[in-house]
Amino acid sequence: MWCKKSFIYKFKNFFNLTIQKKYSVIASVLENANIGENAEGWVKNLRVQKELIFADVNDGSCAQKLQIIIPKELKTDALTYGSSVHIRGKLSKSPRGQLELVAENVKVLGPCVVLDGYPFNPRTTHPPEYIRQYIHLRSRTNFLSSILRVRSSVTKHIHDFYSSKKYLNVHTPILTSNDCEGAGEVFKVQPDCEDTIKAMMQDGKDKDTVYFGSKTYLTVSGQLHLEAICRGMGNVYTLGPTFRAENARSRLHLSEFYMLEAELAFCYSLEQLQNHIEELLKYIFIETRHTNEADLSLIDKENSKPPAWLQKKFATLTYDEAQDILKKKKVVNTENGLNKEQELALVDYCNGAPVFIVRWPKDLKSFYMKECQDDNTKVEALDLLAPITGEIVGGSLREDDYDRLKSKLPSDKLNWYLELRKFGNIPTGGYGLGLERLLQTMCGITNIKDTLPFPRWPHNCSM
Ligand SMILES: NC(=O)C[C@H](N)C(=O)O
Repeated sequence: MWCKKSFIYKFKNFFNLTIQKKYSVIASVLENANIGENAEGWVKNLRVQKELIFADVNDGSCAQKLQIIIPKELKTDALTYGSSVHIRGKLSKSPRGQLELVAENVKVLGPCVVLDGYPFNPRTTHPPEYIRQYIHLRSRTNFLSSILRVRSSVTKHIHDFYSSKKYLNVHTPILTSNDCEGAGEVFKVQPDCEDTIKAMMQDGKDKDTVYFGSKTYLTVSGQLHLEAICRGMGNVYTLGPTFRAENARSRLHLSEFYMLEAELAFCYSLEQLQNHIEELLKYIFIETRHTNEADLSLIDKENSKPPAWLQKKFATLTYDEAQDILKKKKVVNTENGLNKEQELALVDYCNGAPVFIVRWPKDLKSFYMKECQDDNTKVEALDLLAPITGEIVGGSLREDDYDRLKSKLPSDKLNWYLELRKFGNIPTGGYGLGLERLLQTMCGITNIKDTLPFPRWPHNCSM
């Protein structure tokens, strides 16, 4: 008996073993490993017995490890936990039906001298805050590698979702002269090259504007650019880095994060926008459970079951209703809007399920949001609140009345944005979804700094 070619192909990339022969193996075993005679990867665990050594090797492509049986005579001192290895051997089935590789040759490619300061060991479950101290070595841990695999899959599912709906994927600029949200939390960009500055200063510019002719920032949102494309080509989305110069070091803030933003053409109601966001979120959750089940459980055992809310429709509360609920629950706030405690209290009120908060007071939201027709103190805005993070999505219908938008425009520099309403304008609505917060909610990750390989936050950008 031997495996069908298509079957081998399907699992080829699960584990980086070279396929040289066809073996009779059980399907459930093959699901987590490829077949072959050569294994390359890192030793995740080593158990030395009288005659044999058992090494669990992982190559980073999946959560599962391949057990390697090493006859004692092949052991070298360099073969330790954490070392990288190339092993040649014969695949066989263990008495428990698991695929394992019986080594014939063991080559240690990169020794790992544990006593020389290697911070991880296989007998300890290191807490995330400990692992975070070793940003450059974090990908050696099961915890972070599972998260990075989930992140990679989520990105793929996002693109699949929009692609199936024929949305155009565009790259909005990172350098921009607008502060879309108007909150002033921007990073300024200037050249740091004496020759360029000297040459360009002769034009009589100041340092801030010498290069582009106007103050330039790292983008806080691609929305305004997306709106420009949407008004010429229909549905669009972008997934890219965004930057916020907030002095925030909380478990929910980063100076650089990835935001998924979409703009829906011919969007006439907030409900239309809400249905689309709900469909997107459920799609990503369900697909990721299929592709990364083992990773999700490894990150947090609680993830072994899908969240009950995946089967239900998300609740919707108006901002005023939400305030009434919070008053009754005595979760009050001295500032305007909702603080984190209140957001999470509202999720709790909805039995731990995501909930839309709609129809926000105009003065709490940005200039581009459409006024509610029946109440000009409110705008057609939504926040989606989710477990663990609170706000995960922010969106709105866009103001499409030229004069009203003109009266609210924060700066002449946005005249181009106003002009979009002049030529073949259409009603649109859009949203931004924080990728890292989505991962927090999906995986049960308390600290946002554990959702990406190289987090940036105040005083932390040293590599
Ligand atoms: N595209 C969006 O609607 C996101 C919004 N500009 C924000 O940054 O929250």
